[in-house]
Amino acid sequence: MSDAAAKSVQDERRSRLIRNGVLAVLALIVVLFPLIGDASMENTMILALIFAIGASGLNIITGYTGYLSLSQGAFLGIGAYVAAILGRSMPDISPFVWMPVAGLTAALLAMLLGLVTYRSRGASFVIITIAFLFLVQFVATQWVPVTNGTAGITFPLPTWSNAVWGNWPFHLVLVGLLALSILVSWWIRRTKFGTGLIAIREDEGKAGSVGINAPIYKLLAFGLSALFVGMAGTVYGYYLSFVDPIGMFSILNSVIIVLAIILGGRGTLLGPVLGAFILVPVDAFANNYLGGGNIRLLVFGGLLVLLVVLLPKGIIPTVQLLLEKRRTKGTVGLTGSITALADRPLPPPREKLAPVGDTMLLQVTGLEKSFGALKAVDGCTFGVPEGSITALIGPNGSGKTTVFNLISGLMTPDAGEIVLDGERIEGLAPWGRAHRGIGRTFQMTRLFREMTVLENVVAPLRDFQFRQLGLGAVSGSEAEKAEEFLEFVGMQAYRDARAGSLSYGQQKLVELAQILVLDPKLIMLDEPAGGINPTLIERMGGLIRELNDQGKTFLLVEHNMPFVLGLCNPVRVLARGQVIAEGSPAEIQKDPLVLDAYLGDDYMLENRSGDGAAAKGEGR
Ligand SMILES: Nc1ncnc2c1ncn2[C@@H]1O[C@H](COP(=O)(O)OP(=O)(O)OP(=O)(O)O)[C@@H](O)[C@H]1O
Repeated sequence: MSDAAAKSVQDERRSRLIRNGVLAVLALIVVLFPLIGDASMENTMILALIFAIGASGLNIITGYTGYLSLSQGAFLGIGAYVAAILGRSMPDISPFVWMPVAGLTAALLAMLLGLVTYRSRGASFVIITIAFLFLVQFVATQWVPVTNGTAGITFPLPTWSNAVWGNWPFHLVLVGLLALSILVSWWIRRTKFGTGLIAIREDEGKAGSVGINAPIYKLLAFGLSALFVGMAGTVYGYYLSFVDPIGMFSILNSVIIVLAIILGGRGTLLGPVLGAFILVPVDAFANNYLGGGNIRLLVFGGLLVLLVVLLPKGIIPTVQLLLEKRRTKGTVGLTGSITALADRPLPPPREKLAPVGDTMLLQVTGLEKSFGALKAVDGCTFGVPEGSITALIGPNGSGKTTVFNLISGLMTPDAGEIVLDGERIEGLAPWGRAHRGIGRTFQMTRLFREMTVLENVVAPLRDFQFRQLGLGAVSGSEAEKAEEFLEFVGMQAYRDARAGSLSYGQQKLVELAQILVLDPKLIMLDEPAGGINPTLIERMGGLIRELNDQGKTFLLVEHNMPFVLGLCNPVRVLARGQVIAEGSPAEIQKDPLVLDAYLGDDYMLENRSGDGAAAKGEGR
């Protein structure tokens, strides 16, 4: 190890030690806080713990999964109500006993909300979560026989001596819940479950296409995000000794929790907790010294605006970035490094293209897709022979990408059949098709930008099993394969780089490695040579040839004619959503229909070397 590298490892170890030391001291202060003996500060600490549990839970669905929810306050209230209702009929039992029931009820209702909002995202999702909060408040107000309506329910008095124990039991139970909640978040982030959630946040469509079963992931995330806040709700109600619909389902509770996440740092482990520990004292201050009521709304509204403008990433990510900059003094990164592909010899060009077999790995029949009045795909029928590199070419707007989307499941066909290896797949979800052997790349690369290159390549899943959720994110045979495929595409040196920091060409290579992890039967590449330099185009062709020699079947959409004609056989030509010609490159180049519909002037320009038989006008 060089001196510089050894120093960097030492620096990193030292800063980790300092960070852990600071965290241990802060944790100790929180645990022993009631020793301070100030009732008002103790009260603020208890509320801070409750909101920190809420924020840490919400971080799973908002920070990791990317769904901004304003219903977290509802689950706090639901937890309080469950304990209050059960406690009313069994007053001799300590309300603490109801915590697991409250947590599970909140988790189940959160999953129900997840089910209802399955297809919504962005603003519509936020609105539904607000509606859910008001709906729960409405039920609590109207369902009088159970909830006692607006009159609320009183909790039994604590069973311990207040003079001796004070608020210690509340405090310690909440500290335990917060510790559990942080532990679960930490565990999630290290598992395939966590990687799947982040993939959904980054690009849900893409996540499906690499085999991630988004609905199940999201349902579990919804459930887990409400579990601990539901339990904390019981403590909240017991601590306040009273629940009513107005106080328990105030939207301000949800707003504080969301703000805590934004302030501390979305998707970080401790950011939401830090945010809650800052905001709750601010709220207490606004309440005690600024007159409370609407002033609180002003304070939080103003804070939100300031945060978005000044600290869009939140405190922890901003501090991390500053520390990283200071530590590395801008010397980190691989900018300008070439991919290791440059050192590898190119496989020899093929003297003649491989002959086409009779067995079709993929058969598309009568595929149709309309967008309003536009029929983008209109009775498209073609096959991809097993072991071939088949090209799908056609003028801009002829429907190639739409056909790709229909085959990979990102769009549902209006009519038609798609058969992969003897099985009809047009009714399957994208992840189902990925599990059956379809791997695709996108015209504009769609890597998970906030993940590292390695995390991107291990994210794909070849099947779905519940036990796989708990496995380490970068572990098992996928991790080994990922390293192997990164080596194959020459991107091993970039394994720890953030995918969003790569050049476009590099992203294309990583996207290829990513789908190879699926061990697909059919590899579909949308413009693999588009937008990259000529050397990389040659290398990309080499990689495709190498994989094809190993038995992989390809379907390519590509505009670069020399690339297509030198690599692919057969070629299918699409125009106005229909296949108008099929055959070997030599046949296609002579087909008058094709020359008329597509090749024309472009082909003349791209085929300057003159080795093709086609020329504009030939066959007309
Ligand atoms: N989501 C969509 N909504 C509405 N129209 C769409 C949508 N996707 C594609 N289209 C339209 O369908 C037609 C076919 O588009 P598609 O992207 O499949 O063509 P393409 O052959 O891949 O084009 P290019 O070579 O330029 O990528 C175009 O007219 C396009 O505008």
